[in-house]
Amino acid sequence: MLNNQSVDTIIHARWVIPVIPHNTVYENHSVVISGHKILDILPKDAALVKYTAKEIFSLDEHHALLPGLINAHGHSAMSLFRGLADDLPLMEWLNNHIWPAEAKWVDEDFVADGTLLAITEMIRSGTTCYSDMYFFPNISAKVAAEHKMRTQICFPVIDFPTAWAQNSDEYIHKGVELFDQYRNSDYVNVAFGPHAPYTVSNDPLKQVATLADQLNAQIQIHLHETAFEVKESIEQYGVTPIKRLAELGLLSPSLQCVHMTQLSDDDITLIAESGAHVIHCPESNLKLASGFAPVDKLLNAGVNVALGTDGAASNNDLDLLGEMKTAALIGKAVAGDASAVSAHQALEMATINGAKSMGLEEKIGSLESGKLADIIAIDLGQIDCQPVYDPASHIVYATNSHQVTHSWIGGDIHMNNRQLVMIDTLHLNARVKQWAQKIKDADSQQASVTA
Ligand SMILES: CSC[C@H]1O[C@@H](n2cnc3c(O)ncnc32)[C@H](O)[C@@H]1O
Ligand SMILES: [Zn+2]
Repeated sequence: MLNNQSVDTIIHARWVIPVIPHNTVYENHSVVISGHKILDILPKDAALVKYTAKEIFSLDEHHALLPGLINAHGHSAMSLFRGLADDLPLMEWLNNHIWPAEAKWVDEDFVADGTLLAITEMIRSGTTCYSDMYFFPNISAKVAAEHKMRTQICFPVIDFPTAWAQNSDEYIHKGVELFDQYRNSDYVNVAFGPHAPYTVSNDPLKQVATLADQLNAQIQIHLHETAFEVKESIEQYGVTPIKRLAELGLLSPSLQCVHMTQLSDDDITLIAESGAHVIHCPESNLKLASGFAPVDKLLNAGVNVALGTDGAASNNDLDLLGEMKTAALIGKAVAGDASAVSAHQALEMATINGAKSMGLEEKIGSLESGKLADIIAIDLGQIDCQPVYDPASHIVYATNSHQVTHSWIGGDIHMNNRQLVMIDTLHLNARVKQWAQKIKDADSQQASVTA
């Protein structure tokens, strides 16, 4: 038909899972992209009549389209430490392995290469927006922006000196500078990242609360990760970590509480009333034997629960599809109820709830006209996931990351039929191998000195 509207991209798909409206699946629909945004979602027949596109993707036999996944907690550059120290509890892992390794290796180059390695893995497994908390956040922000990857960069605040900053004043000062630098960025949102209640003392925590409020910035913190953390806080401060944060003025809808195992009913009420968000990282919690977040209770209390992988050194991958399945399965086991944490709830945790936790729900987290075109396609045509009665259930329970075929961020294609468009993976792989060799050689030298 003549006079139809010209747009940039049309994706025809067998199924479209928009996440909002809840529990909805459209069959044989098309998503229309104009500029950076979704212009329309409509039946394929109508799309063919109404629009002409510069580029058309025909995924209408056996692909599902859904909003790009949002990884609400991680430490990207730690991908270079994947598998360095496994099968240990949190404090032994941190004190005896990870913090010494970070003191030795973490510099600008390490963060640049590790961050790109993480971004590569995330794109290949369907993530289009991720949260990062690490040293040299100026470098991780730059790498993400250069590769047009959407990110929340939580700049670190911690009481001990590192190669990035000497003391909490310097961590905060450098972080606020970064916040200013990316104030108008399309891709990078800068947030405060006080590490944990056991590594940040009261004064810097109060400063974080005041400044984040003034700047209208988000705050992310590891919280109630283990029983040991809660016990130590009661001994030292007379209250649980979450109550201490409440007393210091941090508990608000801007707070993202990562982990949240060991919660009493009082703690849950406190979180729900404050509007703070919980970032659930089930695989890291399982691997470090940290404990179980009561996800079903939190959701029933009205708390927004998003999903994160944590770093690749404690997971050991950044695969949010797998994390959804783990969250759904463990959520049922913890609640003792097979209906707890349904497939659709897990999908919401990995999409719209992640967007809400970052204050980005007007922009991303669902496929809706007017939102940014952050979209992924998953191939459900393979024999090992037949038959398909409910594609949402399949995506959570019966797919793996290799079935993610396409990815768009702000309308730009990042992965086309599993080919990465923005990243030179051959060059990256060579850099990663060099890091691994250096780290391994230093480890074996150390071992021979100790022997
Ligand atoms: C201040 S930068 C981030 C800091 O956090 C460390 N880290 C990684 N995973 C965890 C975790 O599960 N709990 C607490 N701290 C963690 C990381 O190694 C960096 O030092
Ligand atoms: Zn973490």
